[in-house]
Order: sequence, then C-alpha cells, then structure tokens
Amino acid sequence: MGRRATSVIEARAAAATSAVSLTGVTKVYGRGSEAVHALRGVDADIRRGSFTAVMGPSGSGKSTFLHCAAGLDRPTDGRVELAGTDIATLSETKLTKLRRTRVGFVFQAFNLVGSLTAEQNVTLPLRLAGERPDKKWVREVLGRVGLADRAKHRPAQLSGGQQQRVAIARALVTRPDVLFADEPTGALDTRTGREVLALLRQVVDGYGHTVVMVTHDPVAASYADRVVFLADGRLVDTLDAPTAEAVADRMIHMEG
Ligand SMILES: Nc1ncnc2c1ncn2[C@@H]1O[C@H](COP(=O)(O)OP(=O)(O)OP(=O)(O)O)[C@@H](O)[C@H]1O
Repeated sequence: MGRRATSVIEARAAAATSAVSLTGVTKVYGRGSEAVHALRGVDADIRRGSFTAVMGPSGSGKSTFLHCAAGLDRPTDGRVELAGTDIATLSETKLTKLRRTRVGFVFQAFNLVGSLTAEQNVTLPLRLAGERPDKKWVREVLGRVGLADRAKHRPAQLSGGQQQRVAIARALVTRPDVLFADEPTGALDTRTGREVLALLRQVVDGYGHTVVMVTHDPVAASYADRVVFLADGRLVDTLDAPTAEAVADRMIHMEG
C-alpha cells in the first residue's frame, strides 16, 4: 500500500477515536504591535472517553486552547475538528448549534440561572435547542451527578459543590462529544473540589464521556488520564497517568 493510502487510513482511524483534534492551531488577538500570540501552532488529539487536564503558567494559553477546542472561538490559523467536523467550514448558525448540542461547558462560577430549579437549569440547553426534554433522561442525568433528591431546589438552596454538580448535569444533558471545564473546582473548598473531580472521573469511567479540564492545581490534574502542558502558547509536554507530585515537578521546572 502506498504511503498516501496508509496515511489516509491512519487519519480516518484517528478521527474515529478522537473527540476533538487541533492541528497547527494559532490564535492571535489584536493586530500589529498590539498583537498577542495566545496559541502558536498547537497540535493535540483528545481521545474519546478520556480525561485530559490542561496546565501551564498564567497567560500560557489554557483558556484560549479550551475556547478554540470547544468552538467558542475560531483560530486565526490551523484546524479544529470537533465530532468529525472541521469547525472552520461551519456558518455562525451551524457553529452555535454545534456548541449547544455537541459541547458541554462547566465554568468556575457555575453560571446557573438563579430563578430556575436544578432540573430546569439542566433542561435549559435542550429547550434552547428546541427539544422537548425527556423526563426519564433528565432524572437519569441528575442521578448520575448525585442530585436525584435536589431536582426542585434553586441554586441558592444548594451548596457550592451541589451547584457545580447541577452545572455538570446541564453540560451532559445533550450527550455532548466533549465536556469542557475551565477551573471547575476554583470556587470550591478542597474537599468539595475533590468530590467534583471524582464525579468528572466517574462520568468518564462509568459513562464514557470525554472531559477536557483547565486547572492550576496538580492534585486536580492527577485525576486525568493525561496532562498537556502549555507554555507561551505552545504545547510543550504531555504526561500520562499523572501523579500530583509529577505534575507539580513539571510545573516548577516550567515556571522556573
Ligand atoms: N480577548 C483577548 N484579547 C486580547 N488578548 C487576550 C484575549 N484573551 C486572552 N488574551 C491574551 O492571550 C494570552 C493567553 O491567555 P489565556 O487566557 O488563554 O491564558 P491562560 O493560560 O488561560 O491564563 P490564566 O491561567 O491566567 O487564566 C494572554 O497573554 C492573554 O492576555
């Protein structure tokens, strides 16, 4: 078989197993002397059913990486394939639809709607996509995050950890290809944060979801299957089966 045929087969095989892939992704904010190169030619392949942590010093491009990978932001150059689709080819309308249905997002500050119950918050993405929520599935998702008995509570009646669980259920309700989390434990105390990390681990191991999480915390990163390290907009290192010690060690060397 020719080299070209082999590489086409390899590319197809990678597409079948990858939830999102970035090739040569560059992101420049501003122009001329004001230009900031947030990402400089990043290649990354996120396998389906895996948990990836993104780490790096402040300003290294972690949030930009997440936003480009999730289709929240378009790269200046390079290619992002999400759920087998090259997002550069999508119109704004199609990209919005892809974000609503194929991508879940969890933020540090939960971002729940205060006037809605936990259940209503969870069904919001479905209603925004014009779908009628399937009650059984919504109950199932609330159960997966351990909130079956809190469905009728409003965010103010829930602890921080419970609110983040609602946000995770809301992110999972559309059965997304990837759940992206930006510092999901940043607003939680250590113990509650660990519970949320264990839940993210559980949605990967128990239900086959794909999670990509930005974090500053080596212990949080140790819940992942793989850590990717960014420095000055470049992907400079990866670490599989990370321990908190190994992650902390690499971070010290990067920052030093
Ligand atoms: N909208 C924007 N306009 C201009 N510059 C931006 C914008 N967003 C990010 N940047 C710049 O791009 C670079 C990377 O930012 P990014 O937020 O991705 O880094 P980060 O690693 O997530 O940082 P932190 O850990 O501090 O949150 C930084 O220099 C930042 O100032």
